[in-house]
Amino acid sequence: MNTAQRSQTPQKSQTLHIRGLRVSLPGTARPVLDGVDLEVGAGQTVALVGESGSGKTLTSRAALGMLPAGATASGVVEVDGQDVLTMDARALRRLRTTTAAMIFQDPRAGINPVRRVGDFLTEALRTNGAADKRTARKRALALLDAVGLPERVLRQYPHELSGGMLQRVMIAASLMADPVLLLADEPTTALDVTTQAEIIALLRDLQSRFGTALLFVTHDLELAAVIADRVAVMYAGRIVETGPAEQVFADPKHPYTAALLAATPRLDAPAGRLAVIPGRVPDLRTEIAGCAFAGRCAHAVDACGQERPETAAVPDRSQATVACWRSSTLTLQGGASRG
Ligand SMILES: Nc1ncnc2c1ncn2[C@@H]1O[C@H](COP(=O)(O)OP(=O)(O)OP(=O)(O)O)[C@@H](O)[C@H]1O
Repeated sequence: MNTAQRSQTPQKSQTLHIRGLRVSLPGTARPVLDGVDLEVGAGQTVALVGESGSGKTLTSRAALGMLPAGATASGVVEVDGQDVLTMDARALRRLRTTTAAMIFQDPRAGINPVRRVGDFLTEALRTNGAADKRTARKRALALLDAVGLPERVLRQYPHELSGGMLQRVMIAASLMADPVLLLADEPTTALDVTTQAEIIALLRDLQSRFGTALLFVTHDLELAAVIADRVAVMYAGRIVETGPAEQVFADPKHPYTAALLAATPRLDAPAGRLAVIPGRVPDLRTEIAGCAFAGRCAHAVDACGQERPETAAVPDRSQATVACWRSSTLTLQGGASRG
């Protein structure tokens, strides 16, 4: 681990810097990502939250240059100062094996079932030429230990491990090359609640020990509140609110954030009182003139449906933004006990 080395390096830029990212897919009336701005600072954890279909996965995959076939992209995507959208195949491979790594929802989908865990863990370092067999094995052992797994796992096959153990293996694998950025896309959704909590605690611990920046994609606001320093709320392909997680959850500035908080099931809520946000995320086959949330927003006025709100700084809040015409005049309900 070279955290010390890293901290001596001047921070020229954010670890992940996305500015004005537009991604269009064939057969859609509007871009699926419609001007995304997102920053993840060195060593920071940012939760990217929003309903299904808002574009969270596409945004995190864009950070590794992994866009769907036929997609066209414009804007800026930089990881550790490297321009991802203009990278050739070789540079992209390097980016994905050394600078950044992704942890997926289903660990079984990302691992070859007929290879031993040890080979899986050491493979990338060895084929990269970044380490010889012995060094790679030593690193694999150290990381297995860091994720709380015993040495024997190196000799085991994926089917011999539980889902939680396998997700620990995937987390160890993601750290093998000492990346500056981890992208975790709903990494605990496939796990039971207890294992979920363990994996979240592990990610928090590793993230602070290794100093890796983390973009944590989730639709679960409770999880976001537990893990994140900062939060970015996404709706219909755009970031509508950002800020320190605690402040955003306690005092949301965008009606969509407030609606998400109100719709989040709570342990102390009476059974059956599970709210949902009325309406749906607008279909990609429709164009949107003004604010994409206007049709579902309890606070919308005529102007909201006509002109798209600019992203503006939230007064008196550190590095916080909101894209809502009405935010300065609204008092919204937060989730005070969260975070
Ligand atoms: N390969 C693809 N081809 C066509 N449409 C796609 C493709 N990938 C994503 N989309 C569409 O892009 C939109 C955003 O998808 P994305 O998976 O990024 O959303 P999400 O916020 O991560 O949702 P979820 O939580 O369900 O994963 C959705 O409407 C989805 O149907």
